[in-house]
Amino acid sequence: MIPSKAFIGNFIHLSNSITRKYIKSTSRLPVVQSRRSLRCLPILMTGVEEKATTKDADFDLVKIKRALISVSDKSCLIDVGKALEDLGVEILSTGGSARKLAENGIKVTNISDFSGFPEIFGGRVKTLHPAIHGGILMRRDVPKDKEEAKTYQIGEIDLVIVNLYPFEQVSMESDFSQCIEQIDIGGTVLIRAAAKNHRWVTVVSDINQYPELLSEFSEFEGCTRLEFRRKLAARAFARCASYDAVIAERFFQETNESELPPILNITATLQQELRYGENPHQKAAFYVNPHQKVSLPGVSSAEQIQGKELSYNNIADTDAAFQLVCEFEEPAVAIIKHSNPCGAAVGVSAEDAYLKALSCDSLSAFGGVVACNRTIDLAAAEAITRIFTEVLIAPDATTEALSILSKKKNLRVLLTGSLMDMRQSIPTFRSVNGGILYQSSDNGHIGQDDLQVVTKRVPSESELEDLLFAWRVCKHVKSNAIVLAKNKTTVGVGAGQMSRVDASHIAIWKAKEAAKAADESQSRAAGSVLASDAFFPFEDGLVVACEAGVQAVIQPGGSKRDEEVIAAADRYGISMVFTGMRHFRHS
Ligand SMILES: NC(=O)c1ncn([C@@H]2O[C@H](COP(=O)(O)O)[C@@H](O)[C@H]2O)c1NC=O
Repeated sequence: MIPSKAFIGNFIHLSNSITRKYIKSTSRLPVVQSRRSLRCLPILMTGVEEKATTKDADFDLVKIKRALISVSDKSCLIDVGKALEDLGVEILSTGGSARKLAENGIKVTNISDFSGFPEIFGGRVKTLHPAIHGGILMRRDVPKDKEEAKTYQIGEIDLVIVNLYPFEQVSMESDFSQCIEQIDIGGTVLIRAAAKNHRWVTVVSDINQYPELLSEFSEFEGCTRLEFRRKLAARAFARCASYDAVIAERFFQETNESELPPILNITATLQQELRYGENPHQKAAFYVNPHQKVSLPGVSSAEQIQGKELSYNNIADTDAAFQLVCEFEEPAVAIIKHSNPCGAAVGVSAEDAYLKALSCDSLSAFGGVVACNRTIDLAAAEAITRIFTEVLIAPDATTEALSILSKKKNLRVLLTGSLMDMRQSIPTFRSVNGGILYQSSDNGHIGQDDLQVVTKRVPSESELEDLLFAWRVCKHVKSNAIVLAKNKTTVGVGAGQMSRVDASHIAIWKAKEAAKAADESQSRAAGSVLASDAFFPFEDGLVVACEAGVQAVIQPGGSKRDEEVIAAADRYGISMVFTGMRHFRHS
């Protein structure tokens, strides 16, 4: 019996959203009516030299007569088992999978009965047997293979359904010795064998592929097309590669041989196809590491409560915004435009921090991305929705706040559940033509005790607080970066400039504009503190700031001309502290 559309519909209901996406895409397959009426053709035993042409091969249908099921994640197993049984497929299965199928009334042959060899060594060897792998790997059009199969009584296996031991999950929670038992050997061999022989064999390596399989059966009367098998084979090899990458990473961690992996395997799963990249003519998608996202709360794991799909630029800006606010213990808000903060502040509440952040550059904040490290309450929601905001990301929001936010249909709201630990070291990557730049994340943290006062004047307590605030914000601004701050609020940001003196000029100009917009008589640069992401190579950038009224400066120090720069600071009677740590950010 072919699974009906209604059956597949029910099945889809059981599965998750990714599954739903797949079935949507398969139902869009441009299948012509004549193809539907094709009967499953038996594979001709013609010999290798009589290969089918590519065109013919595209239409090659294989009837599934025997399937091997060996799954660690047994979700939806019964549904697939029933569907196969209804199609008259003989099912072979390993210990636990076989038990579950049999308990649910599905006829199943235990793998040991098929191979004539028991599962041994606590499951370390279950399917590693020529009767199994011969049945998968034999070439159906090579007479010698056929002869050998007859001699050794090897029966063909047309469909392999495997999902692997959950090494990725276990690796996050367990010690090394416990992880070892979770390295799936037999499963990966089954997947690879079936994928290699996809000319005849169909391989399903993820439960999310079940609906596609059933859809294929429904469309092609219990057969699969070569095109379909090849697509699943590609995914099967990708699955094994990703699985092995995680295992290798854990082994490298354990050996502690070097902090740098000799081979870089980056593994990530497609989370979202994006309409386009940074620009409309660029193709784009969002890939995530499903295991890392558990430990790294943020844009990849957040739940989107409302609003349109995130765009490529939204994702980048939302990540930048959330990472910035995670620097602070007190309520903090950052407003990001084009990856740089146009305002950031720490306040007594989410609303207070937002209003302070907004006051830095309310013009640029229009259409920005807002992040907060506190639950969004009613007051914060009311304040945020007063101007157009693209994205809001926060750990949580109250019911009253959500009701206010929901009135802004275009506002995307993301809830992360928790904050990110900015002290942890995470690998980060950037592509260059033909290569990948790898570095650990900038988790450098400077506290009051790390500061070296280098000027005659010592900063006051409140200046010190502002200096550390400005320093933490500065770490999230593109180089060359200058941040002016007052009362733990940015008052001017000079970002991404080719010279430090230009960054100073821009920050000062922004501080003047903010004062003008608020009808204040004096520039906000007066009495502010300044953070510079790297040392001042000359005194010019510092002098510009002193002339504008900056009272205290925080910078790494380490320039050949430090003495000259310190002398300038003393000349203007300001205080200056060195961090001994730089926070360049180029992308
Ligand atoms: N050792 C083997 O020959 C072997 N063959 C299949 N497996 C795995 O065993 C699991 C299923 O086991 P069970 O059906 O007993 O619950 C699957 O995740 C499958 O990938 C094996 N286990 C690990 O390598």
